[in-house]
Amino acid sequence: MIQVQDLTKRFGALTAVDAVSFEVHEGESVALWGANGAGKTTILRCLLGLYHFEGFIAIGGYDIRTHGRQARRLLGFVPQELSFHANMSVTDTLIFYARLKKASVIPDTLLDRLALRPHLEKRVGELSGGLKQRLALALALVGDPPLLLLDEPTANLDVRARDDFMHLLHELKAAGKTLVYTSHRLEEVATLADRVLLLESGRLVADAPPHRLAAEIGHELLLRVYVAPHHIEQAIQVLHAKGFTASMNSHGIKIFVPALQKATVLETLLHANIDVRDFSLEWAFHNEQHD
Ligand SMILES: Nc1ncnc2c1ncn2[C@@H]1O[C@H](COP(=O)(O)OP(=O)(O)OP(=O)(O)O)[C@@H](O)[C@H]1O
Repeated sequence: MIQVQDLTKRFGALTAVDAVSFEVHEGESVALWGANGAGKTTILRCLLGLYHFEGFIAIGGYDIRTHGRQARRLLGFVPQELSFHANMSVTDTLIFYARLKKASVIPDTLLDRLALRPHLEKRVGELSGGLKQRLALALALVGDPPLLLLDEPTANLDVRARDDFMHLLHELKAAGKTLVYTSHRLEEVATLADRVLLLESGRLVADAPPHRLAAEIGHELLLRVYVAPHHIEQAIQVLHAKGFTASMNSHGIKIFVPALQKATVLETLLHANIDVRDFSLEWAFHNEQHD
């Protein structure tokens, strides 16, 4: 479905993507993974045909330089945040996209599945974050393209909306869609991806199924835990008492853990009667350890 050979993208002196090659097969779900600035979004933008680049990209066998229109017809794109006209209604937005993609109808089943029907008359600007992202997914699915590209699609969602959205992606995968997405969240990578492309400073350093990747770099996980404000100090104390390095920053409590000990952290907090409201796991990149 996607062939990328020796893809290089420079911004002036900066090489944002450096001789990256990979393939994505039909029905596969592939996560682009890496620290901030690793080049994930730039790769997606190259696939979308938004940048000039060195190297070769084909989608569905179409070289995107010479057959861009045919290639783009095969894909839908879900951005991190929908930046569509806030004053337009959901219906008008859907109709606009359908015209743009020369698709005649928005299937009723799609509106039902994405639970958008009760919101059709609302203005896009009135929608909650979760609904906006579902609308973004609906727009990407207009014309029923076999390939979806998603850029951090759950980054701005709360836990519930994130779970809902991930559920939809699992359904799309089960229905045979090819998914290529960027995500910072380890659980999204581990549960949805068949393969993970790990990027570091624009270079592809690993291309493996998530379980193998986790084993390879398992000693370097960053766990972020979110508890009620009045529990923060106690949480850090009990974690220190158990020998964990835990610290607080604006993103919650940060704990660097060996992969196999992540459950111990949560159990420790549970035994201390501290409610864990949410947690996330990330690969711990060296440049993130001091933020
Ligand atoms: N339009 C641009 N002009 C100049 N430099 C850019 C541009 N877009 C990206 N970059 C740089 O290219 C590098 C890769 O950026 P990119 O957005 O692809 O990273 P990323 O892995 O998607 O990171 P993030 O998770 O923060 O979105 C970064 O150093 C970034 O500053």
